[in-house]
Amino acid sequence: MPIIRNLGRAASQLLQSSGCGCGVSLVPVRAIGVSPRQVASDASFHSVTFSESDHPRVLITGGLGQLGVGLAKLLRKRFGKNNVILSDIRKPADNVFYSGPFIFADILDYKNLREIVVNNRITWLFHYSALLSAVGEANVPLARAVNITGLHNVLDIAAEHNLRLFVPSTIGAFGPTSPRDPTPDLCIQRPRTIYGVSKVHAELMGEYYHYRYGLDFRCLRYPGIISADSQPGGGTTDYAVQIFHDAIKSGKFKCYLRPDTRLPMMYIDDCLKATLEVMEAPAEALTMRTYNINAMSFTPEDLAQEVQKYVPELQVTYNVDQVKQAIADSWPMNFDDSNARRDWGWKHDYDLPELVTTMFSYLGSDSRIAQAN
Ligand SMILES: NC(=O)C1=CN([C@@H]2O[C@H](COP(=O)(O)OP(=O)(O)OC[C@H]3O[C@@H](n4cnc5c(N)ncnc54)[C@H](O)[C@@H]3O)[C@@H](O)[C@H]2O)C=CC1
Ligand SMILES: CC(=O)[C@H](N)C(=O)O
Repeated sequence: MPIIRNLGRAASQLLQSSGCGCGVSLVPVRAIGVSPRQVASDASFHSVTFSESDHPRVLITGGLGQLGVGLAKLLRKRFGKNNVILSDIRKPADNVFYSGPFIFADILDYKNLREIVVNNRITWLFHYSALLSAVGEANVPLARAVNITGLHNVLDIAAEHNLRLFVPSTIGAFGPTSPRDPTPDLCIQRPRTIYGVSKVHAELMGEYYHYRYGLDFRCLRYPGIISADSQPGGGTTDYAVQIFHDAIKSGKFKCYLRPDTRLPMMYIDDCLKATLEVMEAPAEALTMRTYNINAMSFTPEDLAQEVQKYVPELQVTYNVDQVKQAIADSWPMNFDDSNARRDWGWKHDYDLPELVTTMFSYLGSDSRIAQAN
């Protein structure tokens, strides 16, 4: 297939080019009973010996989505394979299951979650479970349960067991009355989606638990994240991943947003790097507990033009989805992340050209492998 051959060549050419710091006063404790349920006793990670002062013991919730597997890979490189437990309510693919500890964890099951934290001596928790913007609008009761009730469970367990807690927020935590170009850290936040409302709630609850109970809560507002080896889970920014797959597969892409819809975006490696960096930042460096992070900002038209440098035959048509368009029109066009850059040295590596080169380098070689088999 000529498209794929060109991709590999073009891509390789372009490629050359702790401390909490806050005394815990009172911890919100729910009715605590003895939990009879045990984590599988033959799980390999129970037998691991490690020095607690060396490495955190990490749990990732909602880890089988677009971002969790990549995060686990990064954290395992840093802290050791067996110190990072991936969890979700879905069944992991073989390669994920055999790459390190995996466990079932439903964040709506408070006792089960607490038991996992205790039995595995968890010290850091990355809370990734969520329903994203588009799927959240399609099922508001479930989004409310997972994104709000689930968060309450996680917050209480984190406070009770003195965990360092990371909860991602999003550009979706802003709304039509927020300044959109650029959007600063502190401004009006009146989102119009259940996803956005739940994320503002998460930011405020996490900060409240920090000041009230000394919880070491850390939060980054992510832009739309673009990745090659994982699929997005039902957001408004998903088009920016799909265009690469469709360009390679069929040379045709139908976009559900208007060509001029500008949104902040980021390559997954930058997103995960920022997540680790903010978790490792000394508490005294953090003047805030919730930071915007930014890398690039583009429209579907900008992205299509960049993709067409690799796939000149790509045909892009627009068939606007009113729900997703209304969401995108209420979100930031550009993100001001100067506080993150100042406080803990945030710096992105990927702008639009590097992002597109990297995506095609990854997907192009993948397609060639698939073809050869
Ligand atoms: N991917 C993106 O562009 C962005 C993501 N974020 C945030 O980052 C986090 C991770 O995002 P993605 O990986 O893209 O999400 P995703 O939608 O791909 O994955 C979410 C995961 O949560 C799991 N989940 C659902 N209900 C659950 C429950 N009751 N208990 C445990 N797990 C449950 C799902 O099975 C799924 O694997 C989310 O909190 C999201 O809001 C923020 C901004 C941008
Ligand atoms: C930006 C996000 O939070 C997510 N990708 C979505 O589009 O819902």
